[in-house]
Amino acid sequence: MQAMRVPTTRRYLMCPPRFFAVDYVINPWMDPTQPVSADVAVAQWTELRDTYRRLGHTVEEIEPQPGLPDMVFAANSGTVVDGRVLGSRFRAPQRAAEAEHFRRWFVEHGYRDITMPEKINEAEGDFAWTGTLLLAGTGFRTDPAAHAEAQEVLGVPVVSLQLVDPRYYHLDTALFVLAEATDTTRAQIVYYPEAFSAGSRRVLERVFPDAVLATSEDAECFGLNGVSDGRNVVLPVEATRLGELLAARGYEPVYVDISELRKAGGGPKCCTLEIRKG
Ligand SMILES: CN(C)C(=N)NCCC[C@H](N)C(=O)O
Repeated sequence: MQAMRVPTTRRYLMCPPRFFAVDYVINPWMDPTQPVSADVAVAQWTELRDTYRRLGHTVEEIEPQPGLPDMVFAANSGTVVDGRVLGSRFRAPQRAAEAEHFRRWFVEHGYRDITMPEKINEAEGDFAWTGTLLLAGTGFRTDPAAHAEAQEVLGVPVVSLQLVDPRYYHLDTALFVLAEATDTTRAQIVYYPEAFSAGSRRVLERVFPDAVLATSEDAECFGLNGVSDGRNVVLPVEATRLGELLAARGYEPVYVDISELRKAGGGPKCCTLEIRKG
């Protein structure tokens, strides 16, 4: 019999892409010669925000800043577990200033336990919370030493995973958590195995023997950049194969068009920083 999937309400922080552009190249998806529209990006982002609200989630907004075209990708600017905030430190100088804007937002909104990392740390781009473990990607952006730093700051066990395909340069392009659980073995995840080293694949198979395995078709349309509340799974509109697979497991796919944001190498999850208050 199909498991009953139970959603839990979430709190997200998002940044409207009013200054969105593709002016530089820091991942293989970015091509500054292609036309990009900030208006289209704002319309798609607004639909994503409203989708979360329709699903009953709280969305807070941070003010975008001129000269920071990637600031829409809020997931790269903080990892929050039990109300503890670990900020970010970007690898690319073009994004470095985003970290301070987000730090200030947390201060101004009453968060007292905020740590800015010493190591390169692109936050939820490379960190995924399962309810008991912090899965942590490295290989392209986040420094492996940031994994130990996150464990120390957040006080949660970290499992390091090695990414090997430059198209899937952040963990959140290759894996996401479908359902958190307080029992490690019960958390549900979906991932694209080819994005990981052989050793990391063995780790994932061992810890998550029931994981949903995605294909290259799912990964190429940023299907692994989904956002799940335990039942509703927000996916790019092209990710129908993955959506059907998840529906057969009792999840509810909810599709959004993020094609404009994909030109900068981002999808729904990249736009969505989850605030876990604890
Ligand atoms: C889904 N991903 C990878 C994210 N978590 N963030 C998108 C960042 C895009 C930005 N141009 C960059 O390359 O940093």
